[in-house]
Amino acid sequence: MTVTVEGVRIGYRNRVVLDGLDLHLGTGVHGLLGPNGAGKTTLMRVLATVDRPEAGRIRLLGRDVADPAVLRQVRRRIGYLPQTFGYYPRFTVREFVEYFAWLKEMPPAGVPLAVDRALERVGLLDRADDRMKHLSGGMLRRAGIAQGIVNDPRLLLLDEPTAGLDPEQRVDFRALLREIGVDACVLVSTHLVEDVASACATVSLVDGGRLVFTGTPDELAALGTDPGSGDSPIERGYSAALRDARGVRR
Ligand SMILES: Nc1ncnc2c1ncn2[C@@H]1O[C@H](COP(=O)(O)OP(=O)(O)OP(=O)(O)O)[C@@H](O)[C@H]1O
Repeated sequence: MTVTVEGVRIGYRNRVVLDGLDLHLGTGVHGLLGPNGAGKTTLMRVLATVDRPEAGRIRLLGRDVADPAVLRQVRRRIGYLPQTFGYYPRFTVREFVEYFAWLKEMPPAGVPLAVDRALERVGLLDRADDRMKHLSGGMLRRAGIAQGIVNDPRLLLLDEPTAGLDPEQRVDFRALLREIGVDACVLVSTHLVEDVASACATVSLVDGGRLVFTGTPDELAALGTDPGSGDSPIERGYSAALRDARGVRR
């Protein structure tokens, strides 16, 4: 397993945000769905090792990241696109991606090629010398994806990566995800169920800081028997899974 999360708990002040969450992910593309405030971004941050849980166990790439020496090694093999990310506005796109290659401690000799390849994969190579502040919202997001993949990560965490992409770019992006997911573990948080339906092998649904469904997109869609609860099978399945989970919790 690339990701093993057991009983992870995290809270802010007196609010519990992840409530004893378990998650197991192997190679492939996995979708992470859930309503606003469900805890998706918090889970991503925990997996990216930027937030530390108060309780529970996390193994990434088969290793326990509680050990600082392991943590440093594992971080080199993680790619992470946060929901909102900062950048130096005067950096060129190439400098932005290079900077992350440096943070990931990539061997310097391989960096120029890796940066160009990452930019090419997100369709930004022709904008490599533009300054970050001159990019459109969708281009910025693609630059963010490029920094996430520059180190050829074993674990790629993408928090709402398709926000701001136009339909054509979304299609290209899903193809890229499928390509990366052949030999890496990719977790994609999204509100767009069509991203999940077309690009993800499995889908995990979080509600109230707990995992309430995990299975294939088809299995999620099969739960949706009420025609009034969504416009597509997977939307109906999503609503049904939430309803069932909330009914059980009451
Ligand atoms: N730094 C913080 N301080 C206090 N509360 C926080 C903090 N970060 C998140 N929360 C709270 O934790 C809960 C889960 O937030 P999180 O961002 O993980 O949800 P999400 O599922 O990603 O939501 P969305 O779909 O809206 O992005 C929310 O109630 C949020 O207000």
